[in-house]
Amino acid sequence: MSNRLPLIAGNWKMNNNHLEAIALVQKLAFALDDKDYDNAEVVVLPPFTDLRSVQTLVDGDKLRIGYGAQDVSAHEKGAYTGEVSGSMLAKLDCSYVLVGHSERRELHAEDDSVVNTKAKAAFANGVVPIVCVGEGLDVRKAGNQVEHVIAQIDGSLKDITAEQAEKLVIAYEPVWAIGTGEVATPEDAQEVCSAIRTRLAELYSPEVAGAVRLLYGGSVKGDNAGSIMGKDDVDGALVGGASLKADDFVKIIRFGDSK
Ligand SMILES: O=C(CO)COP(=O)(O)O
Repeated sequence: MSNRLPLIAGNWKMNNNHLEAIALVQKLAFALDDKDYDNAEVVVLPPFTDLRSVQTLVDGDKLRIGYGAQDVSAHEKGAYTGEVSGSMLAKLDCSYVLVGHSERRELHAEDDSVVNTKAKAAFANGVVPIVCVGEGLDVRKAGNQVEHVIAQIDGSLKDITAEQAEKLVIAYEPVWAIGTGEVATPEDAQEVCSAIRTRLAELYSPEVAGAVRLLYGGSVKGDNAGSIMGKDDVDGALVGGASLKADDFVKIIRFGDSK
């Protein structure tokens, strides 16, 4: 039994305009009660264009729903067309930001060095990075998932201090499970999350490793969330498709008390 509060984060990806975002967050708030929030930290990660609307709703109705962004610039400010800086996210009271999601790593050529710079940019502005790691099908078939993920951890966390690492969230998202319905088994998730926690203890200390929340992501649904999040080293879920429907997301959130 860990004392880490489970974190259930919904990565909306490129879905929901700012009006749809307001409607979805309102539906979530209506469905959840204090017991749910006591058992799990609930966070939504909408597109950039929705953040101000979500902030206004959360602040106005004093909702116990956190929010954040799906990406952040590696730069503080300047001639970086289309990018959004960590300070801009902080100004919108974003608590978290995804860095290194596989869809960014693959589609925008973001390697561990870029992910590392983005994680530092987030921390520099008081926004907690959710560092995403995970192997492709070829690596999984070769049985090298642990080695692959640990190499991503080493590269993505370079020069991140112990004080920063304690606040960190890491999401293990096997690429072959994202959007495919091919969810990893609880044992798959535990194997890799346990290896990540062991590596964190080597890089920092057992205390720091014990503080970091490790999420699983990849086809998490209401009918598989409980078994995965019940594993010792899995502290929550990073949810894609199932976070777009309030009822589905609430089912997953309620497994947060399976710890
Ligand atoms: O990429 C994901 C969350 O970041 C997972 O997406 P799915 O839950 O749709 O597989």
